[in-house]
Amino acid sequence: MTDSQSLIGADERLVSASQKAEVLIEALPWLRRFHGATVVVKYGGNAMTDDALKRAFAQDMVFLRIAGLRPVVVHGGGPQISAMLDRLGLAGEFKGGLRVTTPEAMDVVRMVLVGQVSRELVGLINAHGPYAVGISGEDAHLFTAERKQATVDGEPVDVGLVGEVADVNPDAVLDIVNAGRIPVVSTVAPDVDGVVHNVNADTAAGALAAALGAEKLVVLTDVEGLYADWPDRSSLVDRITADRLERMLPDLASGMIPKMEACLRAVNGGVRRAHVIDGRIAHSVLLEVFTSRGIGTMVLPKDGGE
Ligand SMILES: Nc1ncnc2c1ncn2[C@@H]1O[C@H](COP(=O)(O)OP(=O)(O)O)[C@@H](O)[C@H]1O
Ligand SMILES: CC(=O)N[C@@H](CCC(=O)OP(=O)(O)O)C(=O)O
Repeated sequence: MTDSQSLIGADERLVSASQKAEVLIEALPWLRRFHGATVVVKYGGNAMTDDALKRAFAQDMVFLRIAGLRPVVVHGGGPQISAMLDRLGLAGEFKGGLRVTTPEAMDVVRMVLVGQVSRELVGLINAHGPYAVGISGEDAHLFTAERKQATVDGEPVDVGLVGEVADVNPDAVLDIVNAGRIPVVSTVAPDVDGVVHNVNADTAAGALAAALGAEKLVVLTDVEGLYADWPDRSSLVDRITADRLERMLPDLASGMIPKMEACLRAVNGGVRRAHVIDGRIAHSVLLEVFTSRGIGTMVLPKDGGE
């Protein structure tokens, strides 16, 4: 190696070191601002397909916790439920974005969400230390469901054991958070008679974020965020107020409807910011929380919040 080559190498190392330092310093105001803040993170089944991404997600939850935030994970698992229904020869069907849930399908939904997806996420987080505790909407009255109908072409349609969140008792989640641990919530929920219902995970995350008075709701999915003119990729919305989003809601296509309704429920219920971000990017949660530009779509309260 010549002297000039080793000098160039040294220059590059210096530039790279100072870029790394800049990234850390950019995080400083956000670390300060969000210290002690509760952040509800909804991890959608479509963003869970890759093992490396799942491990990165688990690292992010531990990062938030060690950085002094209070992360609460609400997981989905739609594709995983569909795969298991197929394996069992039970045909699945969606109406108005909701899974038609027969009593047999409900057994599978519960088995996959509580027994498979939750266990896997809990295990990935706990590879870093004794942090994650799995909990379902059935535990300690966390969620009480009310039967929900789908809307197809403006008409109500019966979709079986599908629930809306009628009530949230967040005490058990708070017990886990206050013990310094990370709750991992599965969204099956009993109605007042104890009949278990299938609750869309976006819906449950929005309701829980509001009940906890969370600082943020972050919804991970498999697109960059909300597109005003889906599927035109140049129409990504970077921020939107609740009143504008309410006006947009009737024109949205099915996957985005529960997500945007969840964001609205959260910000209308006192959550300061709700975000839909791209779960296909490794460490997307850290990029959202700890960088100045953030990523994806940010939903603000009607008045724009402070
Ligand atoms: N306006 C829109 N902006 C972004 N995505 C949209 C929009 N309308 C419909 N979608 C669809 O919503 C999907 C995300 O919802 P969904 O498939 O339920 O994901 P998840 O499993 O993460 O909950 C996207 O992949 C996209 O196909
Ligand atoms: C009623 C209803 O549709 N429930 C969803 C629950 C899982 C979920 O919401 O998972 P994602 O977040 O991965 O979509 C379902 O059965 O697929």
